[in-house]
Amino acid sequence: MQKKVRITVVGSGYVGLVAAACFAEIGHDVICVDNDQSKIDALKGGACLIHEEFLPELLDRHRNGRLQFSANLAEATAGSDAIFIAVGTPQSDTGDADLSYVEAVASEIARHLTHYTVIVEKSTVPVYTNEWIRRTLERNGVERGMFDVVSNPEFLREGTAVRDFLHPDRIVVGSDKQEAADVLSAIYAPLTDGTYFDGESAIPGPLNTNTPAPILHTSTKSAEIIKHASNAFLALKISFINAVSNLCEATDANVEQVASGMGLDSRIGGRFLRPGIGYGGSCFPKDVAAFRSVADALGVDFSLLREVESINIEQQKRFLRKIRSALWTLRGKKLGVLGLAFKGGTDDIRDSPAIALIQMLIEEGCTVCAFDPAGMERAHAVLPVSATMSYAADAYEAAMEADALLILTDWDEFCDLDLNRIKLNLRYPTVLDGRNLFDPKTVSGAGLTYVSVGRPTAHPIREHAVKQTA
Ligand SMILES: NC(=O)c1ccc[n+]([C@@H]2O[C@H](COP(=O)([O-])OP(=O)(O)OC[C@H]3O[C@@H](n4cnc5c(N)ncnc54)[C@H](O)[C@@H]3O)[C@@H](O)[C@H]2O)c1
Ligand SMILES: O=c1ccn([C@@H]2O[C@H](COP(=O)(O)OP(=O)(O)O[C@H]3O[C@H](CO)[C@@H](O)[C@H](O)[C@H]3O)[C@@H](O)[C@H]2O)c(=O)[nH]1
Repeated sequence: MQKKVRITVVGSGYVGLVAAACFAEIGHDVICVDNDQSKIDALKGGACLIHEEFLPELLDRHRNGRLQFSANLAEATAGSDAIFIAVGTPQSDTGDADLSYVEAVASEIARHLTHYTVIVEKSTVPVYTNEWIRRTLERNGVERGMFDVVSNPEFLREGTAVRDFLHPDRIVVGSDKQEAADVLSAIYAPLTDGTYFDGESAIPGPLNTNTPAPILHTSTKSAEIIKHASNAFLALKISFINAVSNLCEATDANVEQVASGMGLDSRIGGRFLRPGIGYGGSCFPKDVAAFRSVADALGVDFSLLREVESINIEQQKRFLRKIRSALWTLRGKKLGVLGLAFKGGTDDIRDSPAIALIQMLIEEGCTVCAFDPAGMERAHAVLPVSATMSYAADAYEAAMEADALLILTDWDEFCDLDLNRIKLNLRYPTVLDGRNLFDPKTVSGAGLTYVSVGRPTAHPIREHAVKQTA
């Protein structure tokens, strides 16, 4: 029979809220704690707070049942067997992870611990953080036998977070104590023994597969490094294909064909080989920087990571140059923009390449009218409506009277756009696609000049721009 574990999740952000809802979904009693009272009030009142597939259903299913919300960590600590720390670890000015939120939570837990509890580090942190959390508790007077600290990094992606959580490629548990590792094994048992998938309302895995997840037990330090190394490796894959895409542009080869040819080699794999305008989001940029910073601090040469970062920055600038080249000059141009979120499927705009590019375009004298299916509300805070920035109700409105349409986020629904309608709305029939969403032949067939990443361009860009300005 399944062992029910009493869990607290500290942090109700993209990771904490998903983890809390999913732990409730697989049968545990969960309290999701946040020190932002307004978030807790909204969650109690039925809000979801983030755009994430399946999350509203899970919250509706478990709210006021197995899932409770609270701003009171003291109370939650008293009634929990395991406390997951899922607060932010943003990048500091030096590139290191800022661990002040984690420290604040560890100190607060220390003040309220009443019985043996497993403290689980779920936030992405540098190696040795577990050790440091342990010392923080001890410094606050908690006896060694009252707790263990475990590393359980999270690998979910925004946009597919619930599925990733319930159907992970692997669950990593870094623990130096068997007793603590056993608590984590019990928590994840419904996913590792597959019993969760027997339920009729279970959220299905990708392609409706329901494969039990492997659980990997490691030391705490290995688990911490697994997380940083995984993100850095995925970022490296993206920077690699972006560098290859530049080579393809220089030779009129096609990066999509090259990526397919590489990806079919099972040692390489086709995922995370999509070229574009560089990776963004709240994870890859900060985690690559933090991993590099750890290596620097330990005197280990990992300059490869600097290359990953600089290719990524250059990729954005390269796309800006492409837009400039297509339009001859940017000053005074009106641009329609599709996409604000850092990737499709989410409302998250943190470190979004789309936002960065829009800011650069406005600085160069463009006016922008943007549309995003979920990211517009958050975007208003960083790109307020002004003489140079406006928002459209849909993609067609964004294209209205624009000198060109830019695609900056890979939303699936952009692939279904009626290109003939887009063409009718545009002042000049030019689409610059930073995410390679379309087959160039289809777009050219609709009478649009189409510029994408790493693929031969149907019409020489400058020649076209000259014709337009003539
Ligand atoms: N976003 C992702 O896709 C993702 C995936 C895997 C891992 N991670 C890692 O997980 C961690 C959390 O990321 P996120 O995107 O969920 O962050 P977030 O900013 O969305 O959420 C953090 C939450 O913690 C709350 N918080 C901060 N201090 C608190 C305190 N003392 N007590 C209670 N609540 C507090 C904040 O109010 C906020 O709601 C980071 O380390 C991140 O790197 C993120
Ligand atoms: O082939 C690709 C894949 C992704 N991206 C970009 O890379 C960024 C990150 O995308 P993705 O990894 O899908 O989203 P995240 O939600 O940031 O997830 C990453 O970061 C999380 C936080 O650590 C980890 O948990 C996940 O495993 C890891 O994939 C986005 O800007 C994407 O557009 C590309 O440019 N090309």
